[in-house]
Amino acid sequence: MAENMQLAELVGACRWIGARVWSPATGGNMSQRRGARSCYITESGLDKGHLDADDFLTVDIHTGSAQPGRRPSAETGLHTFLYRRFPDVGCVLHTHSVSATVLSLAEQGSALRLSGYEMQKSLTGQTDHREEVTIAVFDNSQDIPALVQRIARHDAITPLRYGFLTRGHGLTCWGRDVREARRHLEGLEFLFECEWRRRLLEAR
Ligand SMILES: CSCCC(=O)C(=O)COP(=O)(O)O
Ligand SMILES: [Zn+2]
Repeated sequence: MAENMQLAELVGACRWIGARVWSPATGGNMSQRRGARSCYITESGLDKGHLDADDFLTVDIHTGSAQPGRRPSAETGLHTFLYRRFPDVGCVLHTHSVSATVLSLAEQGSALRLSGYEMQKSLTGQTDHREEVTIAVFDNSQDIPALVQRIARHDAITPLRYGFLTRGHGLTCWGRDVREARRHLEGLEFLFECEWRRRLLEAR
């Protein structure tokens, strides 16, 4: 299959993310698994809401190497970690929404605990609003290899599920394919928005 055709779903997801203002300016990065060893990922520094298939490059998920002359996302290491860690993950979406940014700063603990929302069921495997969905929150860092190490250490004790937040930065979430990653992103964004509004009301 031509690369452009394989990427059409991911390009569509990037435009949908851009239209919702979840990746303002040049924020965010998006990727899709490409076979056992590599993934497609967005080139660094572009407006992710206005991409076409040529704006993605191929990166080896084990070595991080990309095509010469191209600059993969500065946060490629987070994507490649997830593809190595979860063999069934087929798509990773990283966004900078207002809700994810504000809530990750307001939450001073190491996890956001969501409970009581029917929309928790937008996340694969969640069947009851009374259960708790836990989204890990990591302090932000410009040192991506160090951030990946911290995330990997946390995951070894408390396995990650659906996504994680980086404080004051944004959400990284995933799914088996683009469709599931989109559903998780939309579900989590809805939950984040409800949660910060609830906290705001309760603080009054
Ligand atoms: C204003 S965007 C700051 C960098 C960032 O957090 C991001 O998601 C985009 O980085 P990339 O290298 O993937 O363009
Ligand atoms: Zn980012």
